[in-house]
Amino acid sequence: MSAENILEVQNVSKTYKSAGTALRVLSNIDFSIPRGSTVAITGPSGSGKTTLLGLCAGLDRASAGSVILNKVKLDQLNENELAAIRNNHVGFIFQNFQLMPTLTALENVMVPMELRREKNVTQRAMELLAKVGLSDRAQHYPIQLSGGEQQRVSLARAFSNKPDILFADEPTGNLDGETSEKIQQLLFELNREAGTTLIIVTHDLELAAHTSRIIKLKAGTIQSDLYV
Ligand SMILES: Nc1ncnc2c1ncn2[C@@H]1O[C@H](COP(=O)(O)OP(=O)(O)OP(=O)(O)O)[C@@H](O)[C@H]1O
Repeated sequence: MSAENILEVQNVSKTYKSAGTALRVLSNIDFSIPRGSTVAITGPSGSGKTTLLGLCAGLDRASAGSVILNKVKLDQLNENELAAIRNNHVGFIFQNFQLMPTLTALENVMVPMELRREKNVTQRAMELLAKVGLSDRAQHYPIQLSGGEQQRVSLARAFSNKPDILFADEPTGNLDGETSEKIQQLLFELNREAGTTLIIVTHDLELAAHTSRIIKLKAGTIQSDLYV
């Protein structure tokens, strides 16, 4: 593989089997992502976007084909090895934020750094909260924060382990227009600063237009792959 590519998806298919039936959700997907790029994955509901993101991020396994993340072929790894790759190289942002409800904003941001046994974790988490404008909400629990504020915490958490690649699944999907715009700006700002590769699943064409490449899925295949 090229040293330049942080992600290679090679002829990947995914079939879900349940109750004796098989549902083919992705068919022969093939693309490479150079390090540092920003890419949107778009397409109609049910076209396989979230499934593809899960395979690329090592959250799920392909039925056929290979995913190579940061030069490591994911298909041969066991669960612990996959978890280590995710913790060391990957950041996530989800539509429903997925913060831990029993931890404060500060503690949520500290988790990935603590898992990596890093130093000065509290100070660095506070710096990240300051960057997303939430210094004064550090001790608040997710339930005490608005949706936009929760997504700010999750942005701070996603960047806390200095990921090589960041996967965002509909990061603005649960937010109103104005909040969505602010989160979008913050996401690209933090991303520029960190030089992270960014892959965003979204229906939002305005958000997709901020990336440099748009891969459009249709019924589990790539319909178009455009550089914008
Ligand atoms: N665990 C599963 N078992 C069976 N079918 C599944 C599973 N996960 C997803 N699917 C099916 O796979 C197809 C693709 O789902 P996926 O969530 O990847 O699509 P999507 O493009 O992200 O859709 P949306 O935009 O609505 O989130 C859908 O038909 C879905 O029902």
